[in-house]
This record gives sequence, C-alpha cells and structure tokens, in this order.
Amino acid sequence: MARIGIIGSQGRMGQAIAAAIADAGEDFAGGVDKGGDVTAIAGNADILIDFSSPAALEGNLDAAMAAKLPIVIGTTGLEERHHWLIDAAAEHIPVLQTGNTSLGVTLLAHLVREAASRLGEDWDIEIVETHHRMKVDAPSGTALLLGEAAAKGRAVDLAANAVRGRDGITGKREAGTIGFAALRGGSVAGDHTVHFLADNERLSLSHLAENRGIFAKGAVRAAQWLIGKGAGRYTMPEVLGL
Ligand SMILES: NC(=O)C1=CN([C@@H]2O[C@H](COP(=O)(O)OP(=O)(O)OC[C@H]3O[C@@H](n4cnc5c(N)ncnc54)[C@H](OP(=O)(O)O)[C@@H]3O)[C@@H](O)[C@H]2O)C=CC1
Ligand SMILES: O=C(O)C1=N[C@H](C(=O)O)C[C@H](O)C1
Repeated sequence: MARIGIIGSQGRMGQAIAAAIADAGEDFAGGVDKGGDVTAIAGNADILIDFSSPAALEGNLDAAMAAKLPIVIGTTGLEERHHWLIDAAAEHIPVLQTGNTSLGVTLLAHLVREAASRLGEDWDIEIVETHHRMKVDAPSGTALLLGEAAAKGRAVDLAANAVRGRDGITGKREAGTIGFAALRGGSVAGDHTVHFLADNERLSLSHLAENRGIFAKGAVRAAQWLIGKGAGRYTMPEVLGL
C-alpha cells in the first residue's frame, strides 16, 4: 500500500482525493493546509499530491526534494516561474504536473492537437470554459493545456498567439490566434469546449466533469504510477498510456 500525503487536504479537491485514496485501497499519510508544515507529512509518505495554491508550490517542491519523494501537482494558476521551479525539481525527483487529471480531458487534448494539425489557419480556435463560483484562476489550467495542445498541433507558440479574453473595441479577429473565454457560476465542476470555426461550419470538442471524483481518481492513479520512477517531469498521457 502506498502512503499518500495531501497538500490542500481540507479543500474541495483534497477531500475528494482522500476518498479516492481509500477507494483505491491506498493509505492516507496525512494532510496539510495553509500555515501547516509539509515536511511533517513528507516524513510519513511515499508520495505527495498537491492541490493547493501557486503560492505554496516552491515550499512543496523543496519539501518533496528534501524527503526525496515524488509529487503530483494539480494546482492551477501557475505562471512561467512556477514551471521553471518544477523543471528544476524534476532534475532530482519524479514530478507530474497537469491542469487536469481526468482520463477524458487527457484524451480530449490529444484529439484537439490532432484536429488543429489537420485544419488550416482558416479554422479559428476558441476555447470556452465554465467553472463553479469559487474558482480563483482564469483561464482554467485545463483551458490552457487544451490551448497548448492546439498550439502544438499548429506548430506555433501559445503565449505568442493567445487572446485571453476580449472587451471593448477589440478590432477584427487576428488569423492564427487562439481565444479563451471563462464563465464562472454555480457549482460546475468543469466544462470545456474547444471550437474550431470556419466559414459555414464548426467543429466543437467538449468535456464535462459532472463531479470532482474523476479528477481525484486520476490524481491517485497518477500517484500510483509515479512511485518508483526516476527523476524527471512526467505527463498524464504517459500515466494513461495514451
Ligand atoms: N489538475 C486537476 O485535475 C484539478 C485541479 N484543480 C486545482 O486544484 C487547486 C485546489 O482546488 P480546490 O480544492 O477546488 O480549492 P480549495 O480552495 O477548495 O482548496 C485549496 C486548499 O489548499 C489549501 N492551501 C491554500 N494555500 C496553501 C498553502 N500555502 N499550503 C498548503 N495548503 C494551502 C487551502 O487551505 P485554506 O482554505 O486554509 O486556505 C485549501 O484547503 C486549484 O488550483 C484548482 O484549480 C482542481 C480540480 C482538478
Ligand atoms: O478549480 C477547479 O475546480 C478546477 N480546476 C482545474 C482547471 O483549472 O482546469 C481542473 C478542473 O476543470 C476543475
């Protein structure tokens, strides 16, 4: 049985992950929340799962490295500097970071990349996401990973082509851009659609999360897979064999 520690354990995802750990027959090694000491749970764990806050990331990676533990990071709202920290940590320990741990979104990203590579620039790409009213970051980590998939399919850089929201006299849509729109309200666990829009036709690829259990199950599956791996940065498609 793997001993799994949760960072952000009292949060919506932390609680869902604790339930998924029990469902998977693994051991809950303890949890930590804001103001808590990650090193205390690291000492009792075989792996850490972090669904907390970007502000906690650096300390969590330091604690994982000090205890030589693998870590699954599901926290979103990460910036470029956070990805540098993850890359640096991955030279010492196994790290898996993803904006979405579900099987469905992992496959969706694959399909989006494929569609983007086959459809020309006359197909505009727009990504629309809806989440519950408590979500604090936008666009969602999933929307950004789907945007990355579309950009890879087109062999372009996402940062140079992303339009993250529109307001006022925006001018015409620039060819080749990838647009993002975020809706917030109610209790929606996660709803993402990537639209490919051409003259007179539209292709839309969607995923709907009906509850957080799918993310929690995927996070535990990723943790089980990551234990025993060498140092490096790993991905959900590797976990799921996609
Ligand atoms: N990758 C994926 O598949 C998914 C990712 N997410 C992401 O996971 C994260 C958490 O989401 P959710 O559970 O809904 O959010 P919540 O706000 O419900 O939970 C976050 C938890 O993290 C704790 N926390 C905040 N700061 C720290 C810190 N510095 N150190 C330790 N713990 C801290 C909070 O404690 P306190 O309340 O005391 O501040 C809280 O218990 C978000 O970034 C979200 O986008 C969510 C779903 C799926
Ligand atoms: O905050 C959430 O709830 C979610 N966050 C992730 C994201 O930002 O994409 C994944 C999921 O959609 C739920």
